[in-house]
Amino acid sequence: MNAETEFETRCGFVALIGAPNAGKSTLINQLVGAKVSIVSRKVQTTRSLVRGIAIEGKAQIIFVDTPGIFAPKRRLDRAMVSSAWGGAGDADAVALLVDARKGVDEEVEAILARLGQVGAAKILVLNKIDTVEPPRLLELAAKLNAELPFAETFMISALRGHGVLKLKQQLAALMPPGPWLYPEDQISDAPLRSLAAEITREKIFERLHDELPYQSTVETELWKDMPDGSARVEQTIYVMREGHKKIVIGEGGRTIKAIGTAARKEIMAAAEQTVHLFLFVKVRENWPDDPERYREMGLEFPKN
Ligand SMILES: Nc1nc2c(ncn2[C@@H]2O[C@H](COP(=O)(O)OP(=O)(O)OP(=O)(O)O)[C@@H](O)[C@H]2O)c(=O)[nH]1
Repeated sequence: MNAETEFETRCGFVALIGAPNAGKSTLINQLVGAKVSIVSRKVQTTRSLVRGIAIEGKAQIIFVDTPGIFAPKRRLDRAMVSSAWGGAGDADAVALLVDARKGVDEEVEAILARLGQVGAAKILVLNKIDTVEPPRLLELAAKLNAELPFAETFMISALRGHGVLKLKQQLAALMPPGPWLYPEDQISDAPLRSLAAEITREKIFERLHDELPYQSTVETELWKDMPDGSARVEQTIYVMREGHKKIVIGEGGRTIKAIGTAARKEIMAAAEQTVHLFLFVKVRENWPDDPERYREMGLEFPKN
């Protein structure tokens, strides 16, 4: 009996690779049909590997949402990049997402060079087709395929959902036969704690777009289920400077209150229980170079 007949189901991993802002989080949310990965206009928001799990027919597709791959400078950035490539190497398929409006730039070139060495099936996905004319799309597809032969090319709008189902069906067909690794109703294996931290981080970004650099992080320090069915959740927002702390707190605590209210609503919806959220702001100047933080984020501490 061969593997094809032994299992009726399929199950595998798809690594989503792309430059920052290519639309990876948006696509994963579309594919999974639920909010599992934060989406932001700010570059480089994805800090940890968040998996979304999609079901298509008899296939379970586990998406690895890789941190944006870009030229790393600081240690934290390098850790993110090596973690992303590690994910690609283990996957059954790699989907390269390219912002069609931006086209091929240095970042995409760098990704192509490394992608050539990855053994998994490679799929090209041109995203944001709602923003460009068809001739440019065809030109871009030809150019990229000339640089690296892709098994298939898709053209989608992750934002509008165009072409997403076809992509999902094709990815499902690429998954190896095997039993499902997750129960059917599970959409993400990101623990609730880290999902809650991502939600709060998103709320900070929404409010403090330009005032706060992305060097801030949120940690869920406590998630305690109470006897009445509610949860007490304590989170610390770490910033790098005293001045940033003032910005996050805002005048008379107004900003942090707004962040907390918005985050609490969304965390409650994700947890399906009443949540009492307590936010703290702390200055931790050197957090991007602290190995402990890497492990918490599921990243490897870079050796060099
Ligand atoms: N017009 C248009 N915008 C899109 C599309 N897909 C994503 N976007 C926008 O592109 C921006 C970046 O999307 P994200 O999903 O956060 O990108 P990402 O690749 O996950 O970004 P990082 O986490 O920084 O690596 C957001 O403003 C999205 O709304 C699309 O199909 N069309």
